[in-house]
Amino acid sequence: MTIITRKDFPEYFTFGVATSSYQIEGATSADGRGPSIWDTFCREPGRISDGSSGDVACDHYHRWEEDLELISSLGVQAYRFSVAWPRVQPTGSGDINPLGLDFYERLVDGMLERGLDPYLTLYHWDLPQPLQDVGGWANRDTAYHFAEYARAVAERLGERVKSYATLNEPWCSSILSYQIGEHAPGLRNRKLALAAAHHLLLGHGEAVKVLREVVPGAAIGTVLNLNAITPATSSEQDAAAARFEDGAFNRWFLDPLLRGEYPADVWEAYGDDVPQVQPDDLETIRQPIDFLGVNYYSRSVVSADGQQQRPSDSSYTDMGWEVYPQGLSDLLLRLKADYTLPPIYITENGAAYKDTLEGSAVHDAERVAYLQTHLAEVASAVRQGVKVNGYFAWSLMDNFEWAHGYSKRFGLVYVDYGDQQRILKDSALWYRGLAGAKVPEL
Ligand SMILES: N#[N+]C[C@@H]1[C@@H](O)[C@H](O)[C@@H](O)[C@@H]2O[C@H]12
Repeated sequence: MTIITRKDFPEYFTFGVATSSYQIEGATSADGRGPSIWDTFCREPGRISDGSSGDVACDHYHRWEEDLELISSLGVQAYRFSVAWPRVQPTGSGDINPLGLDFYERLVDGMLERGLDPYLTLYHWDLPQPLQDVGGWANRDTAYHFAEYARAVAERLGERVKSYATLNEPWCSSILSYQIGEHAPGLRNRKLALAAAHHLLLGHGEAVKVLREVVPGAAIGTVLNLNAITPATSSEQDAAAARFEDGAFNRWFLDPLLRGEYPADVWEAYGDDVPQVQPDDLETIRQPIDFLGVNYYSRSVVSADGQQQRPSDSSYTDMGWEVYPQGLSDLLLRLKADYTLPPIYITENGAAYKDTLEGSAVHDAERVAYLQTHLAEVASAVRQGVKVNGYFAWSLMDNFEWAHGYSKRFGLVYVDYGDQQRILKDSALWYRGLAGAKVPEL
């Protein structure tokens, strides 16, 4: 395994850690916060593997100062966090809740006081439930409500926030949530899912226009979960299956955002389920962005029979995902080859493993190896000319892992949910050695 050091990355490269509001904040009824679709989803029997919810999570809403000290101790330059829409606008439209904005203002100012650059995500899945009551993202109006919510956040926080990402992983907020049904609101309707995907993209475009007006000096972009997709064999059938999976998972979002068009091959395959697109929609969606956030975890090995292949010579994380670092450089080089790109940030990369507390230590060697090998691939892609400006480890700390509840630990920091103690894992110590290293004189 190649040993990487700070010298393997450009001087301007940003190292950070990432979280999201519903996964860490808790306090789901505090200070005027309204219900989100995840509060509802968690109460539906069988939806969450351990029957838990984000009601308490990591109690970050009350422990935010301790957590900012923790982040600062890791030597990182930036913190990627998300704003809970239902804290700011409890019904998703109309009245703004000043107490909700007060919390994020305290948080942002606390970051700045500690020399941390705030990287804000406006939407990381916690849609106000009243909007879902009238269709959620399948309702075009939600796109416009989202832009007004973006306005409220940007008007309060301004350019203290260095970077505004509109969405996190719209594929999850639409296909996984409205078609596959594993995430809130847990529907299983492809037509609704494709409408949701379109309105998420439209909301992104509308929000970019608002942010350009309110915070012209901030960096504005969005975050996609992208896979490296490989055919299981060299057969034409498997190659065709891989091309379609790439179209449905990657290009369905990349092409509208970066080219102002949907991929024709997949559009045709979707038949009558395709979304209603109004004449100016794609021009709105393809607003120029200052960065593209890429969340990468693993690759997909695709065969014509639709079965996900699991190469026997690979290792797998606790999520059952293949550890495939090369997929990250393959993906980045593919993006560079196929698209006119803004600078990229790896906005999420990390792994869940079964961590065990040994005294006050967690020796998570597998996670160190995962981070080390994936960061080596980022460095390789940078050497090959891909403009990657930063990397955010997922996640700062163990947290509510959506439908898996608290059964999956992704954190660099172990959370004892019994007493909310935070304990740095070996991976946090390793990451500090890299992220906190003095930038070499070039
Ligand atoms: N699962 N998993 C881990 C991780 C999830 O915890 C994040 O909230 C998402 O943005 C993305 O799916 C990745």
